[in-house]
Amino acid sequence: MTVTFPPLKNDLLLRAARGEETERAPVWVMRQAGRYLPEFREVRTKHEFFEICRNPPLACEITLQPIRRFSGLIDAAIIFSDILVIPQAMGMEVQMNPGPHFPDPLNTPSDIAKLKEVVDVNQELQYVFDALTLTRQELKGEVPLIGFCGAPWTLFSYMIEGGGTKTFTKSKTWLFKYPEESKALLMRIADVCVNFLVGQVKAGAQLLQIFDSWAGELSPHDFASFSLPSLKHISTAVRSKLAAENIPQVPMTLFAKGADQSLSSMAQTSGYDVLGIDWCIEPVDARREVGHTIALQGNLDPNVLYGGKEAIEREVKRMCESFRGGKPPKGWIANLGHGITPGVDPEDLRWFFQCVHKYSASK
Ligand SMILES: Cc1c2[nH]c(c1CCC(=O)O)Cc1[nH]c(c(CCC(=O)O)c1C)Cc1[nH]c(c(CCC(=O)O)c1C)Cc1[nH]c(c(C)c1CCC(=O)O)C2
Repeated sequence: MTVTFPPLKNDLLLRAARGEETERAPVWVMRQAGRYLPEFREVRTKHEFFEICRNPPLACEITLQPIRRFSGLIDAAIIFSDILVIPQAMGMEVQMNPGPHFPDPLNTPSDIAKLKEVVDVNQELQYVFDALTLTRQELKGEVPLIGFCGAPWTLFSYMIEGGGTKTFTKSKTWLFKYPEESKALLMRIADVCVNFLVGQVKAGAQLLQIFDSWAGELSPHDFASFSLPSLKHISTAVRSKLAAENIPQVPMTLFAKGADQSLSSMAQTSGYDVLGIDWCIEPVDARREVGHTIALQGNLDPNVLYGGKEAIEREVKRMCESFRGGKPPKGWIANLGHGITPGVDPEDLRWFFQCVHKYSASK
């Protein structure tokens, strides 16, 4: 049975993702439904993090919080969930206290036997699909809905490190000591990502973003050997599965944080429609690296939001000039270069949106 959804009233994001010129840049921010919002913190006093992820009405409510608060200023919703639902679906326990913690991480390749042999995403992650379908209905076509997942390398490092890390010693030990087992595990994670992403499109996601938050921890050579093949597999397999089931394609965004050195190879070979960039590269340089056949997303340093209204306006103006070069915006989705952080005043984020509207407009 195909579900029908309300018609979309704001397609700026989808047009920019397809590389088209837009009257102004569409804008949203990573982690826009999160702890900087008092209405989010209020829900969190009553519910655990993963409890919210698994409860479609609550996940929907939180997804809509920034859409309501910034109505008319924000051009996309991103479903409230987490990248770590995939390790959970593969059979690992993940706690959030307050950062992610895996009580029983993968120490050596023999631990791979602890993972579920077959992962049925419809069984394990149906709650995400239900949250997407409900949210797409509740959005009433106001803005498109983004689905997402973590990239294999980023998930692999969490599953092995057992949580956050500054050194990546354990996950890199795997890459260099057990390269073949590592590649096999990365591809196994990628296969779960593929089925999860296809399921998200069927459930109502209108654009998919893959978060490779730890891409920048790898040398360009190791990114090409270990991360990129699994990312390519995801873009290729998602598209072919959607085509095989006669489901319309959706744009796909790859955010490989810190992988600026690999931008041109990602543009040429990754198979994504949009590349996310962080603030460590100037937009004009990123555009030169990737050419004109792919869209870009980014890239204000999230910490600029702590600098007050004057700094925000100045830096947004600079970002817009660097992306546009005096022309109308084309193939550019404005965003931060990483997620918004808990201490930001929501009114400063509103000002960021207003400045993007003002300085990205073609005139
Ligand atoms: C690495 C990563 C994670 N999760 C995610 C990433 C990739 C993006 C990135 O690099 O920031 C992705 C993510 N996590 C969350 C979303 C929701 C959608 C959105 O608004 O962007 C998305 C897209 C909610 C969340 N995920 C988490 C929170 C805060 C937890 C809380 O409510 O206590 C939220 C709102 C928890 C989480 N989840 C994760 C960490 C490291 C943490 C704790 C520290 C932190 O918040 O930065 C793993």
